[in-house]
Amino acid sequence: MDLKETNKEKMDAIGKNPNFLASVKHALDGIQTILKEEQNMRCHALLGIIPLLLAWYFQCSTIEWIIIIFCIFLVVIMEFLNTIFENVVDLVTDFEFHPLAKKAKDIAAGAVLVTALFSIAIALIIFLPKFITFYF
Ligand SMILES: Nc1ncnc2c1ncn2[C@@H]1O[C@H](COP(=O)(O)OP(=O)(O)OP(=O)(O)O)[C@@H](O)[C@H]1O
Repeated sequence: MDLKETNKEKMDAIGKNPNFLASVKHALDGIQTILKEEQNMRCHALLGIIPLLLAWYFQCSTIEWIIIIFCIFLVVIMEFLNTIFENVVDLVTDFEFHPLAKKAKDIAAGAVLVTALFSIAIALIIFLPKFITFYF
């Protein structure tokens, strides 16, 4: 039996999504898992509410709303990618220490941090002038 046939047999054993609805269900399971298992994701999701409330309070323009929502999604998506990397690294290393595993995880975490700092900078650009005009 060649490698291709062996791989096909393994894939058959895992099974493929029979239809679109099954794919959506698995995607929703993924979202549920990350919210349940990743404290950072819950933290980002909660913090994301603050700029939305501020945007509502200061009656932001449509373009400002779009930029704010885009920044929130960017951080959330980076957290998804970070979690994927962490899981794949744990799968490959089987939780054994490896300098490359540390490098990969630290870089993935760095990507989340850079995105979060970028979003904070955008929030300051949008909200700081509004705060100043509103309160002073
Ligand atoms: N297999 C490994 N080999 C070497 N270092 C590792 C390994 N796994 C994790 N580390 C180090 O430990 C840190 C914490 O790893 P862990 O998997 O707990 O991430 P985490 O705390 O869930 O990260 P995050 O806060 O980004 O969600 C990593 O950032 C990395 O520096």
